[in-house]
Amino acid sequence: MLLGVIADDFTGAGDIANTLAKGMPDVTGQAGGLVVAQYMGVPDRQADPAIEAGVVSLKTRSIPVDQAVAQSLVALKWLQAQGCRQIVFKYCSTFDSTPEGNIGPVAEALADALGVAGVIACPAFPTLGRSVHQGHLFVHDRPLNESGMQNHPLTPMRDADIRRWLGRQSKAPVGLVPAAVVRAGSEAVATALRAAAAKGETLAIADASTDEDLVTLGRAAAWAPLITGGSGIAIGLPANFIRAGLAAGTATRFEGVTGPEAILAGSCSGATRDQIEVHRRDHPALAISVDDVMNGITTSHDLIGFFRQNVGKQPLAFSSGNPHEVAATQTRYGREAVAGRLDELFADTARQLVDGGVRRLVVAGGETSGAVAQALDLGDLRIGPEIDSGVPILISQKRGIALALKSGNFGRTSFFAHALDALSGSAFDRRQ
Ligand SMILES: Nc1ncnc2c1ncn2[C@@H]1O[C@H](COP(=O)(O)OP(=O)(O)O)[C@@H](O)[C@H]1O
Ligand SMILES: O=C(O)[C@@H](O)C(=O)COP(=O)(O)O
Repeated sequence: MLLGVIADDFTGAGDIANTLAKGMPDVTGQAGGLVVAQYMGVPDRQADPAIEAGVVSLKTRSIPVDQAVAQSLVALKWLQAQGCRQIVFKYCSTFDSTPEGNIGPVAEALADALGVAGVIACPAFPTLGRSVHQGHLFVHDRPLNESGMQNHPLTPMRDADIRRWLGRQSKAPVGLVPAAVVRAGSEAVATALRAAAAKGETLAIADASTDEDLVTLGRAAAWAPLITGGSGIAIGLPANFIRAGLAAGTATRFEGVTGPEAILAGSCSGATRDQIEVHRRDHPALAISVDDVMNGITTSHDLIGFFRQNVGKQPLAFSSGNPHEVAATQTRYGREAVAGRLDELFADTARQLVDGGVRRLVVAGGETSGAVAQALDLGDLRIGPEIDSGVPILISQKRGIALALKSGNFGRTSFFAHALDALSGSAFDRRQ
């Protein structure tokens, strides 16, 4: 294995696995991507030697800092044992974190373990409108704290100055590689990162607003032991390995999976709520009352009944609420208690669905997807074609199922129906 990724949630893991598998021939001039596997947690076995990039999916974005650090270091050890020359710490393109962490503490712990400083931190994902200017993160034309992310149920983002935000989470000062340096090319970036390290800056926010900027950063960090960022930071990385003759693109085919289907949504993000509204117009949809879940009135048994009655009709069960509803529910029961009970509900439901024959499963929400995937004993996942930007088809050969794990804010408005069609799709061609 050449490249190892430690991802702080499961949808984010799929997002970067997709980027690595796809490669970016148009901007790198180098065809193809890497042969990628996504692992559910840290595997207890050696990786298949054919795998060039391994993505370890953790669920560390919203857990206590010390646990996030400890789990990330275990993942690092495993990836090093597989021979990885480069490690990417993948976090959210909207920098989802609290003032305490977990991005800063995990990134600094990985940097300490690898003995490096002047490490790139860049969440930019231009395809989906996430760009970094002078250390400030924008979502399209809005600063992060006005993008809707200020209302996130677990990690409300109330400061667009991510250099300052990361500084609150970090022991060392945080540096900046501004756009002017990035535009000057990869040598200039490498020089700036060396200067950051010399100043004692373990991490340095790098500006990026185009894929070309990300390729420049990827070139600058070609042989860096550690890089951190959103999936965009991986755009230029496959080309480094292919150019050096260490990896070669290989074609794989995805034949599609047929059989019963289900859609579960626990994301309260704007895009997911729009997708729910569109889907429920002409498909069966079950709105889960969080009060009923918290009071033991609604259980997985009710959800299973709903899905059984609606096989073949693309049924959707969702807990998602608007910011006002989320705030009211959290005030009544507590943020962690609600998230924990909903995670449990979705995980139990998914386990029974797959045991009962569901073969195509779509899940919306990073935490929700993490809970579901951990419950399913999926084995290693192979990466199929991209359904929508940042969301690949994931194939579990062990369970004979295909999944779409959708980040809250990703996907077209008709995503749910589109994803189920893609999972059952006719053959796709992909270089992997
Ligand atoms: N109606 C609701 N009220 C409060 N919290 C909710 C509600 N529905 C879902 N949640 C919780 O909100 C969180 C959404 O996070 P996540 O699944 O990561 O979605 P996203 O990808 O949009 O961030 C989860 O912890 C989920 O359990
Ligand atoms: O980087 C991104 O935006 C995604 O890969 C991601 O991590 C999204 O997280 P969720 O919105 O919690 O799914």
